Amino acid sequence: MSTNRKSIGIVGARGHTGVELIRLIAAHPALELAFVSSRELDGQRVDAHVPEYRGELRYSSPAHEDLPKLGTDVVILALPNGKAAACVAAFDAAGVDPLIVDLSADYRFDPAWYYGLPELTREKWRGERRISNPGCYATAMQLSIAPLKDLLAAPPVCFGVSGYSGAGTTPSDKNDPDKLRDNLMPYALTGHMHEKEASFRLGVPVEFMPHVAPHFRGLTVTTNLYLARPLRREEVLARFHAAYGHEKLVSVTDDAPWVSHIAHRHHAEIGGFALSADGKRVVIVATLDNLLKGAATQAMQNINRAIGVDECTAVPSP
Ligand SMILES: NC(=O)C1=CN([C@@H]2O[C@H](COP(=O)(O)OP(=O)(O)OC[C@H]3O[C@@H](n4cnc5c(N)ncnc54)[C@H](OP(=O)(O)O)[C@@H]3O)[C@@H](O)[C@H]2O)C=CC1
Ligand SMILES: CC(=O)N[C@@H](CCC(=O)OP(=O)(O)O)C(=O)O
Repeated sequence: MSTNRKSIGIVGARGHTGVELIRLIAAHPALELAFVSSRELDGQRVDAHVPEYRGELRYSSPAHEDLPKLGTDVVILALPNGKAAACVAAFDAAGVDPLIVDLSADYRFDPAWYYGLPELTREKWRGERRISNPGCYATAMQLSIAPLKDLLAAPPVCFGVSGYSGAGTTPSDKNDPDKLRDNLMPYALTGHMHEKEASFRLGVPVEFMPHVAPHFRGLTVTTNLYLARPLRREEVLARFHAAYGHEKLVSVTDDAPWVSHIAHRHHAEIGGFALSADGKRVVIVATLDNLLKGAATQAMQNINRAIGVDECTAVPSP
């Protein structure tokens, strides 16, 4: 392994987000993939599953307590919710302190972990070596609401529709193509984790109603916001351009974005900005690829920042 690159490992690399992370790391000039764990693919060549990876690495299945012995500079946890703590505890017990980025919801409310939604929180990073990556819908909701947060007259109401890759690979109704065919499946209509996450992180209550649809990847969040005073459309747009005009991975569009255009792309799109006649209600539409800006790309932004390279290193341009 060349010494000028940081070594990186992925725990839970068989999953949808793990595959995207392998692709991003394979093209990264400052990172070298050192291990990828999967119990199911243990022993198989990585390039047989992710052709973008060129190298000899094979999946492995280390026990949690053996992860610190692998000695990587960076560890990404891409496990289902509730599984990260055992890995984190293994590093703590061994006194080994790599940069850890957790994709699950497990540390999103933990003040000891930096919450990495770069466009909204990058100024708050204080060199933490533990980074909690935001949820996919929670990213879209926060990006949609933050520029108008000071003007809210009521909790924003967010209608979300995700492709079924959002439900991971463990079989369930929400990732069963037969049950999803010609269907739109509502779930967790109050109290979804991302409702709590967006409310907690924005500091205002947010109401969220998720649905899963028959497409594979990409999500839409349509947000209804009641405003405390009337705004003109140009004023709303000016706020979004001021917030995101300089951002490579957030595009502000005039029209409402379509989810079919965002699959496989690394940025979020925010548009629509439909105002009611009295100017006190605005509807905003955000799309992003749940596996990219909603997960792997956002993790890469966070890792890049933490290892001291440009935040968009190895992230293809929108
Ligand atoms: N999918 C999405 O759109 C998004 C997902 N996330 C979060 O990212 C994380 C990963 O998601 P995703 O890639 O979709 O998940 P998947 O279900 O697709 O993959 C999970 C991975 O974890 C491994 N795994 C499963 N159960 C266990 C276990 N009990 N112990 C150890 N390893 C296990 C699986 O491999 P194996 O069984 O072979 O070991 C697999 O590699 C989740 O926490 C999810 O909530 C965040 C944002 C968006
Ligand atoms: C369609 C679907 O099921 N989507 C997932 C969100 C995926 C995600 O961001 O997950 P975490 O917050 O768990 O990391 C869900 O609603 O739970």
